[in-house]
Amino acid sequence: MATKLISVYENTQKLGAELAKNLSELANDVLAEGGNAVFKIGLSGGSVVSLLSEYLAKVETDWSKWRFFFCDERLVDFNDPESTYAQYRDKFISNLPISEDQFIKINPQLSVDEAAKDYIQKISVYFAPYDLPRFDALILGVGPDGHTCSLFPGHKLCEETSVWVAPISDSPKPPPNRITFTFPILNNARYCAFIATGSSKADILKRILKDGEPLPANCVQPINGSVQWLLDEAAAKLLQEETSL
Ligand SMILES: O=C1O[C@H](COP(=O)(O)O)[C@@H](O)[C@H](O)[C@H]1O
Repeated sequence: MATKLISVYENTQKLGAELAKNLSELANDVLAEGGNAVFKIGLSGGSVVSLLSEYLAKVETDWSKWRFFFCDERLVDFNDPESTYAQYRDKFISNLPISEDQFIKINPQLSVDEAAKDYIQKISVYFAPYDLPRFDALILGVGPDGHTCSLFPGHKLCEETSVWVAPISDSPKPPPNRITFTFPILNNARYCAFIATGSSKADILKRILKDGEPLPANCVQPINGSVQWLLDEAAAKLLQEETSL
């Protein structure tokens, strides 16, 4: 059963500081195992990129042992501004003592089907053979329709259970061609952090967290892990019984 926590912060500075603290504690815990241990974190695109780039820069950790994966990625060239990797390269890598090699990237030259298969192979190297990957942390966003990763409401990929990473060629949000983690891998993670800031997220957060609508973001419930919703006050304004931190 997933542990679910909703945390509301006065502003994005406090939210960012808390996220950075949580991730550094988790990473340092994983890395304390020694040997070849690496901290495996899945990233999302969209609005979380800037927040992570600003606040993770303050984390004290052995950065050389972090490995960055993509919870979803748009199948476009790395020079295209729609590329999530490109956004991390330009905002995040340039701000932290890390290198491009620490990012496990898709191959945007492949077809969308091949890119998903190729990404499964690339991920597999970091986990025990045949096991469903268990990420240490996943950073997730939520769209105004309740999508997370590239799992959109009503789309057949929400029912996918046989592959960890799936292709999608009809994404309702452009660009249409993407690859995405599916629920089996999301729900096998140790810690999932949803980040939502600003009043434009208020309606969808009410539908998800107050009304309990079965939208994709609400289906992230790690079997043996935790999910934390980190919200600022503007995003949480339609929720009741929230705790301001
Ligand atoms: O297209 C995407 O959208 C979601 C939500 O993005 P946001 O800008 O509304 O926060 C994001 O989590 C996902 O990674 C991305 O591909």
